[in-house]
Amino acid sequence: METSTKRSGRQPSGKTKKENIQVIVRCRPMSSKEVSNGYTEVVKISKDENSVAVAVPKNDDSEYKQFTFDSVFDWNSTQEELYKKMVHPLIESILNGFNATIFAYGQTGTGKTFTMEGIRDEKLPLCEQENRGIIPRTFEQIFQTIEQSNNKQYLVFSSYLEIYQEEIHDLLESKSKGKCDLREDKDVGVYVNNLNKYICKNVQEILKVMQEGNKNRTIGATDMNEHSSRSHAIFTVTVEIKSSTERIRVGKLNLVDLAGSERQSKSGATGQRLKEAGKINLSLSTLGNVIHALVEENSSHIPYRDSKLTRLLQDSLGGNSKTLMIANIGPASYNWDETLTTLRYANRAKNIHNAPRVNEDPKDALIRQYQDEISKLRNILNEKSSKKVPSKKGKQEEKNYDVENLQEHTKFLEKQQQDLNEKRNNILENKENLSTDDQNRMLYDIELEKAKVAEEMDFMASLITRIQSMESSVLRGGKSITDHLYEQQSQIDKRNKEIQEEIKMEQELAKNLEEIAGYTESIRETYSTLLEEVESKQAKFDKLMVLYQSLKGELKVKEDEYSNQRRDIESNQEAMTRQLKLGNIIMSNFIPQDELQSVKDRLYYDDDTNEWRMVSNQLEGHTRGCINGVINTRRNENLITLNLLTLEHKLEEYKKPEISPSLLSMLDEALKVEDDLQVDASIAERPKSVRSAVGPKMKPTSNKNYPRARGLIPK
Ligand SMILES: Nc1ncnc2c1ncn2[C@@H]1O[C@H](COP(=O)(O)OP(=O)(O)OP(=O)(O)O)[C@@H](O)[C@H]1O
Repeated sequence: METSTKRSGRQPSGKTKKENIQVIVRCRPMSSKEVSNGYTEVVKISKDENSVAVAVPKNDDSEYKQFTFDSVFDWNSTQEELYKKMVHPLIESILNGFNATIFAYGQTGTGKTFTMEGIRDEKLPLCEQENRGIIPRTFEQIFQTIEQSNNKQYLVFSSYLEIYQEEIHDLLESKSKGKCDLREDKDVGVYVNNLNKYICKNVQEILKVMQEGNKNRTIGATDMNEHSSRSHAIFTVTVEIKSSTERIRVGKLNLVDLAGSERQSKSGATGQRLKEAGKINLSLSTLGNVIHALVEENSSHIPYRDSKLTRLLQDSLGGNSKTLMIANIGPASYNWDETLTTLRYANRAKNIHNAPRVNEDPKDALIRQYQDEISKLRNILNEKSSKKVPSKKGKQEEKNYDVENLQEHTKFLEKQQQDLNEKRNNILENKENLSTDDQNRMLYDIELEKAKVAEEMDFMASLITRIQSMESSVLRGGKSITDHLYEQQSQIDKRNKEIQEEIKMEQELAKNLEEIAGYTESIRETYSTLLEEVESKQAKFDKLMVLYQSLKGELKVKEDEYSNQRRDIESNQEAMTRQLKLGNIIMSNFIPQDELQSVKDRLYYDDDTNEWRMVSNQLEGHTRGCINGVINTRRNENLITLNLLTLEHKLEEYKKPEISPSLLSMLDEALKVEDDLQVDASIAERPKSVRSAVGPKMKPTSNKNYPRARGLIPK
């Protein structure tokens, strides 16, 4: 075992502010397997108090062990929530020149990979993938910040390694290439020798690096996790920032997905898996020892060197780094003891002090090397392309070529080649009558010259490619020059495409408009026809309305007239009914029956004259006067107007009748006006003897010729 490193081994220098490691806990939801196995939840999370409690079985009962952390995230917490709260500020620090480390720690299958990488959904653009984890989100934040910045230049590069069974492998290199060594340098600290670094100009490029590395990562299935990480993986992003004052800052971000601790009894590991688990547990226990030593007041040395993992994370634990530890746990009862161990681990780590500082002007800054190299190459280019070019006036002029006017320089070299070809052809044609030896010598010289020009052309081309590639790696205020040009070109292409589509759409629109115009015209015609029809119908309606109103008025008048007539008729009918009753009473009470009969017998109705008459021979002399030449148009009128008083010589001397009170009351009763009197009801009420004379149908008549018998005619 290697000796442990003293805590003072690589202490941050300069102005530093100590700060604790941030420790948070994230508990995943119950898995479907845990639910179907009937396990219960033994973890309680209080977001308000930032505390986590786990139920520990005690005798037949259980008691809760509680811990508090910088923040806690339960099974409902989202990737975005965790990122915004805990990671976003750390990435801001990176872009200001700090180091930062984010590592996920916990039992196997508790969600470390889920938290760090998340789940990818290739069908959606990255920014819409809700379950993307911390790593892809940091890429987005870094490049967004660079894009929005001004007056700064950036160089971003990444590397990806795994520690598998205590061996370091470059995940961006094929496994067959073997392991990498750890080295230490007094300026750089601990580093991995020969680790590939990829310069990334945008999110897509850095994501590609991560995906390529993931393909090489060692993953295996265990009883606890179908895709269990069998190695510790560290993805490192370095951002170099050159400000307008030419100062360089370097921020380094380590994103660590640790292999999970596991118990053989639960993971069911055997053979290779068991061997892996042994090494994983060993390095994790070294990590625990380092944490333990870091927080122990009296610890004189920290055992960083006991594992590759702790050596690589040396700066992150107690050194120059802002560090976030995510302790992942599961909620199920059967893992209560592993959960408790993780929480204790994390609880201890809270007390580790780090001393992060801004990394300024490091000697090995790549951005400076790049810029030095670029200016060297440009100088060479300038030297090489500085040619004596014949001017229009025939003089030789000094002319410099650069990347930007490469085309011009290429033309110049091509022209040189053309001239040489012409020269060669002239020699071959031998217009100057040269000797064969001279010809051959000159042709040889020409070929040499041509080869030189070709070589120079190749050299210039490779120089320019190199300069362009290096310059494009340096991002300026959002975009490198070539990216910018490329983007502009693609925008122009896109715009051209859009214009073509717009023209096509316009043509289609014009066609549609024509169709619509035709259609509108036909609608307009139909409309005006309909309008005319409506107008004529309206006029007719108005006329009918006037007619209707006048008819309504007339009807009202008629109705009034009718009701007046009806009222008259009713009152006449009433009066006639009284008269009829009176006549009946008189006839039945005051005229002797035989007289009455004799009158009745002589009465007849003359249909021609429409009046009642008496048979003349018997009535001659004493009835003529009695009938008194009455010419009434109605039978009943005629009968009623008979002047019975003129029969006096046939009757006994009239004496004023003595009417008994009973008769009087009977009279009153009989003369009472009946509401519902029928016109011919008198027939039913009359004595039989009268019926034949009065006739079946009596019409109402005026009573103006009827003499009023005092005391008999009701008033
Ligand atoms: N917060 C969460 N929400 C939903 N599902 C989760 C969550 N955390 C983890 N999971 C699911 O739990 C399973 C195990 O997660 P993961 O592989 O990330 O665990 P791990 O800790 O990385 O395991 P190992 O140490 O074995 O690699 C996966 O199916 C994952 O999708």
